[in-house]
Amino acid sequence: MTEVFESNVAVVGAGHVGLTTAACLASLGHRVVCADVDVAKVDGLARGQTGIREPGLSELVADGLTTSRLKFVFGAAAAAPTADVVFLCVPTPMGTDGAADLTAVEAAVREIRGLLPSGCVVVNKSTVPVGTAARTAELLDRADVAVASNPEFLREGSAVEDFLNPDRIVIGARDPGAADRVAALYEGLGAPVLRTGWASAEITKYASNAYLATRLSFVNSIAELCERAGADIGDVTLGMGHDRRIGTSFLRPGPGWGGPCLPKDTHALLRSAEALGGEFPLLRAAIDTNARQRDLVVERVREAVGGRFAGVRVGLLGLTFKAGTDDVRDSPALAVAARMAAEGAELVAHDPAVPGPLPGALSDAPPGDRDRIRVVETAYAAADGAAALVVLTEWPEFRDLDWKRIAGLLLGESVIDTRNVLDASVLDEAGLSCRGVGRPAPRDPDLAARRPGGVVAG
Ligand SMILES: NC(=O)C1=CN([C@@H]2O[C@H](COP(=O)(O)OP(=O)(O)OC[C@H]3O[C@@H](n4cnc5c(N)ncnc54)[C@H](O)[C@@H]3O)[C@@H](O)[C@H]2O)C=CC1
Ligand SMILES: O=C(O)[C@H]1O[C@H](OP(=O)(O)OP(=O)(O)OC[C@H]2O[C@@H](n3ccc(=O)[nH]c3=O)[C@H](O)[C@@H]2O)[C@H](O)[C@@H](O)[C@@H]1O
Repeated sequence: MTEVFESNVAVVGAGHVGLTTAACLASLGHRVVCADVDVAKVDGLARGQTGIREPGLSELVADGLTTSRLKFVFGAAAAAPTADVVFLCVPTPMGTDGAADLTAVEAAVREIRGLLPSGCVVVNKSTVPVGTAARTAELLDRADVAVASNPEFLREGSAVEDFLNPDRIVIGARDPGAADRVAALYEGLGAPVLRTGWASAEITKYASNAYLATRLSFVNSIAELCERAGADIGDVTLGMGHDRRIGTSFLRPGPGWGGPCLPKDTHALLRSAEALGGEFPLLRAAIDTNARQRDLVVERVREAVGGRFAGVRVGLLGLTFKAGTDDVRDSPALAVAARMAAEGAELVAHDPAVPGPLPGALSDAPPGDRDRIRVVETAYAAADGAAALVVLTEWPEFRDLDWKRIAGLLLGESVIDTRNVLDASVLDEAGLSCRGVGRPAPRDPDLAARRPGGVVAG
């Protein structure tokens, strides 16, 4: 790493992105004040409690507090007056019409506009639709304060690693001096810095997430075709991934993509396209394919439990939207669970990152069915007395469970592995029938010939 020119940075919002940004910039040598409106969160952070599961984050926060390079304050107004650069990292959830709801961004801008020192740069790091940098400049109404767009591409579960080793840093600005000041913050990382206009930076973020989502819907459709044709998606994606133009990442089929960002960002991009007088039928198809993928999982479970869910106990392994995080926001697992609960299934779920009850977790289910899920401490308790067991998140530890013990606990013999994380031959030996995704059905004549290690990196 090269020598870093120290700046005074304010970060507004201490969530996944804001806290990671604040802790990592402090670790790079900057003086960072991180603000949030959640008093309990600010108090906890000031004592070094991050409240989220991100490898390396607690350590960076602890270091920042010890060196006094990192401080936590209540409210953006307390962070703004001393800042050279202000990062806005507040939520941009999906509004009722599918567009991004910019209430938090606009509230933060209104709160700080009169307090910012002359020469400061306000940076949108939240994922915001094209046109938001222009709107931010209009709201600020300060000729002496610049606006930049610097979207964030980190993933949950590897936020610190991704922030400190980015594939690229995109900085959209009108004023080259402002772009320089933002770029200087990252100098220690040695990552490529791409300078663009406001609109290009904003679209780059949505285009990246929408491309990833579309790629997954494509893979899930190929997986369905593989099942119908008796092919193996692991072999197919391995063959595709060896083409360097395609690459091996982000080709794992599953129960549909989810999480706090891909679903909201795909809808928001669709709305942006429409608001600008265009259309985006490919993206619409990717979103529809994703809803269908969740339905396909429900149908597979229905088939395994004899055609109806009413009064039937189903065990679930995994509730988070992917492995490596404790985040259940817009989790495909919960979407699938809500559909089954709405038809009267009794759900017993285990997730290594979800220790206790999840009030409101099945908000997609009708009000009377939202309590039809019980979270238990072990996979064995989830399997106990269940007609079928469904793996919905790819936690690697599920592979090493005692499958003979599970066979003794389950009422039926069906295990549905929507993530292809289990070893079907181990389950077969335990007397269980393991149904993966995009693979030949169990006991298919092709089974013996399948999977010479054909799993690609995710
Ligand atoms: N979670 C992720 O992996 C990624 C998220 N993003 C984007 O970053 C933005 C933030 O997302 P997350 O960090 O996940 O959200 P989050 O929900 O984890 O955290 C947002 C934080 O902002 C605080 N907040 C809200 N209004 C505020 C205000 N006026 N002043 C100060 N604090 C305020 C909230 O209390 C909360 O702590 C979103 O636009 C999201 O799309 C971008 C890349 C990755
Ligand atoms: O804007 C954001 O918030 C972030 O959204 C995603 O990151 P994240 O939501 O953490 O999750 P991903 O790792 O992208 O996974 C998203 C969903 O796709 C699924 N997935 C992912 C990869 C794969 O091969 N197969 C698959 O089904 C995951 O299980 C999960 O449900 C992007 O990968 C980040 O680059 C981006 O910054």
